[in-house]
Amino acid sequence: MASLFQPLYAPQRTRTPTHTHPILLPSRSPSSWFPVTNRANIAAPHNPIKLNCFKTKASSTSAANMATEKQVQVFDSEEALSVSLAKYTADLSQKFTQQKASFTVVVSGGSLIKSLRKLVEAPYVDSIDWSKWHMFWVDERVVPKDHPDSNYLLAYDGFLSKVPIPPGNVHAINDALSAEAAADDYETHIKHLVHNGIISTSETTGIPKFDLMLLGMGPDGHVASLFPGHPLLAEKNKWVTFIKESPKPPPERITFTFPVINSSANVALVVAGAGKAHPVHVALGNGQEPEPLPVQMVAPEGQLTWFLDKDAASKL
Ligand SMILES: O=C1O[C@H](COP(=O)(O)O)[C@@H](O)[C@H](O)[C@H]1O
Repeated sequence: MASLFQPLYAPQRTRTPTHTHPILLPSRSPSSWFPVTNRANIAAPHNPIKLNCFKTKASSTSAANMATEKQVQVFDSEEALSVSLAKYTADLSQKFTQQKASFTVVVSGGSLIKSLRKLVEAPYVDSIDWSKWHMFWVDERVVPKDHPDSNYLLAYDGFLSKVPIPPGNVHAINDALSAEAAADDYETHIKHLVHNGIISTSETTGIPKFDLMLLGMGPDGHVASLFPGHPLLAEKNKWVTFIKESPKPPPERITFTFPVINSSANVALVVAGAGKAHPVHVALGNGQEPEPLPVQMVAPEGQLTWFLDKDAASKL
């Protein structure tokens, strides 16, 4: 089975990790941090203040996750967001790689990959024990891996080609199968990695518990390939499923389901640009939609951290 998940391109071996222990990273605070359930406490994005975060009941449909710890950070620019996202990811990598043999990281496609650019630059890139990283995709389009719509290709070009993650630790979705078969195949592969102890599981549900999910959000409030109003939002049993009529092209995709997303130890929602201000307003402010947006259903067992630039936060 393992050969099915080999990346199309082997990442270049241009760099050997120089540190398997932490180095001192530059400290840089986001422009503002604020708790999100009390609008009176929301600071203007430009104020360089940091307020305490707190545990709050998220607006999730997940019964399991009654107390997602949620934190919202707003940055003056996408550049500042990218620096903070690199530090956040490097810190989690350090924490998990000190504790266990693997650090399981799930990425989305879209603009998230560009926002990860600082992680593959000094000083972060050299602080990370890449040999323990295992990479997964929260969703993938059913296209060949060298197709411009491929989330794998996007991640390869912007991230994987720049870091020495072992090729066997890159768990791409099989592009030789139909959408339905690829979803089953990926779920089977994940079960295998759970069995081998690479992926942890939730103590309460037994569902895979990834260490970190790095998610983007579409202007319609979709996350992964889970779109507003779609029946897949209610999927409770499958870990990986498929869609053949995605409202955003290409139409055929496979995606993790909310039970898996919401079992995560850490989820970062990374959102930049004024075009996404409305769903951010709905999720974190007083904005209204007739039905909960997919992004509002993200409520992990662990910690949820929003990384917003000031344009995405402009309606808060
Ligand atoms: O189609 C997709 O869109 C979302 C959002 O993309 P963005 O470019 O607006 O950030 C992405 O998170 C998802 O993985 C992708 O398949």
